[in-house]
Amino acid sequence: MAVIASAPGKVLITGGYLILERPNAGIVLSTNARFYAIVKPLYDELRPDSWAWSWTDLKLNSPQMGRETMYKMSLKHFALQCTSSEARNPFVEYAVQYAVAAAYSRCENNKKDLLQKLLLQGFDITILGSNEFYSYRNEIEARRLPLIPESLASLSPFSSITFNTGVSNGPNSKPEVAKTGLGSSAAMTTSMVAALLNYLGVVNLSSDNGARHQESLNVVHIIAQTAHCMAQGKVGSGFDVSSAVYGSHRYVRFSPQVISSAQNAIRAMPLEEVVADVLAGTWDHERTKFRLPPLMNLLLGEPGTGGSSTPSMVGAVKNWQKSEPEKSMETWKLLSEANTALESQLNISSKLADDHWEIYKNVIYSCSMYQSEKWVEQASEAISQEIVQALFGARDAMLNIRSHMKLMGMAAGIPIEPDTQTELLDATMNMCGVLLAGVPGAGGFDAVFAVTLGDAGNKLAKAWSSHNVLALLVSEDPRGICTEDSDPRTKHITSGISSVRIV
Ligand SMILES: Nc1ncnc2c1ncn2[C@@H]1O[C@H](COP(=O)(O)OP(=O)(O)OP(=O)(O)O)[C@@H](O)[C@H]1O
Ligand SMILES: C[C@@](O)(CCOP(=O)(O)O)CC(=O)O
Repeated sequence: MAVIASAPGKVLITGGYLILERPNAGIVLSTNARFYAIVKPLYDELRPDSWAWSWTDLKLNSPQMGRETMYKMSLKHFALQCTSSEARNPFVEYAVQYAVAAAYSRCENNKKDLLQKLLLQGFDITILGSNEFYSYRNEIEARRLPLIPESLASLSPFSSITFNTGVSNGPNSKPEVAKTGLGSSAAMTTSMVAALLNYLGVVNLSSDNGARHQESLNVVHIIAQTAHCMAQGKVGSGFDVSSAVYGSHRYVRFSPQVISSAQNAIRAMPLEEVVADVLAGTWDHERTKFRLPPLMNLLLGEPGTGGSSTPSMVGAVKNWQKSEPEKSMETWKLLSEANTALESQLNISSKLADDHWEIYKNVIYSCSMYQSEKWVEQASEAISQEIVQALFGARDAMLNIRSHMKLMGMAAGIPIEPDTQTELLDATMNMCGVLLAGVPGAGGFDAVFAVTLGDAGNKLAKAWSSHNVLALLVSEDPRGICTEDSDPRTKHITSGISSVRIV
């Protein structure tokens, strides 16, 4: 029986860099872009001599990369040996090793034979990422299609991925694949771990029991987070894995030492024990409920192609912190205040929507038709004035965030908000019904984001097109991990076309 799990991509709207240090928080929105992992047995029947095997087979299909990779996996220490000539995929490899080790470490004695049988049947794994994770500007331009979301919708689902040419190291380097910045590696690792743990009976993601479901999510989170850090060779803040598991929220990072047994003892300690250790560790990350206020929509626009490589940008900011401790501390303090201000203004808007829905709805729709300078005129009495005030509060906070992020980039010698993005974001924030706009996460040349009011997203997509910016088919979707009933490729072909809706 195949198990199919999916996990969403993310947009970090506040907290880039700061979120790397506790107790700074970041707001992460999960999106409709999803990564799918399909896990099934490679062999239906066990061969008669299989009881004596100490290894199993694993086939990894990544159709979008045109790769089919064969591995042998030791059932003693879970080492993977690649037996085909395809490029290796560390995210997938760590996800498999950690998930299988977790299955061993959690398996009750009376179920060990069943687990062994499942493992000996081998794994046939397929991974698929929604088109939204990847940049298709080159294809759209080559096909002479207009730079509008409808052109993206005309691509077949799970299209082939473009590889960046001239990939190098350094702060301005490009990543391996042309990406939009939605966190494909975190969503991929999380969907793989979720599907594998469910397949191996470690978790039950379909459970109706709330507490059991939550416990399953927590186990997936710990294994996916550890595997992702090991594959990346660094311990990031983890907001991307956290949102892939739990959906949109306000996030404060885990203390990095919780995965130290995985980092230090990988050779000395059996993987089963490493996994048991991280599962039993004190995971002190914080998750607080957060969603965009009603009638506010997330929109992403791709101004160029290829994206930026986050790890090298993080390295440059860390070097700057070391070389200019006082100045960097001051910038971080101002940034942290601005991040908190944006969060609280958005929470005030949500509360006003809850308490005064009719007035809120009218004000938001009225403002959606005008540039911000005309918003004050849309508010005649006290509550509507409060609503407009919260909108301005959010805008001002975003302008502060942008200016400090830009200065931080200049000081660290990296393009966090490069001038081309500044021009685009200023123009975007001056358009009708645009609440705010910024560079998500680490910034750079990934897609930019905007939050629009009411139906203003449609107009913004058209305006972006005339600025040579491609609006993506991405919106906020607060859901985290899900199990799926069927292979996403068999879903009706028109589902892509119906998703042209922007807001
Ligand atoms: N469809 C896929 N099949 C196989 N591997 C993939 C697929 N999509 C992404 N990957 C792997 O994930 C890597 C991308 O990870 P990376 O951390 O650079 O980007 P990202 O997670 O999208 O980053 P960001 O958070 O900045 O968006 C690729 O280099 C590739 O190894
Ligand atoms: C710079 C950083 O804070 C955010 C990176 O975000 P993104 O991958 O660019 O969305 C790094 C991290 O949180 O791990």
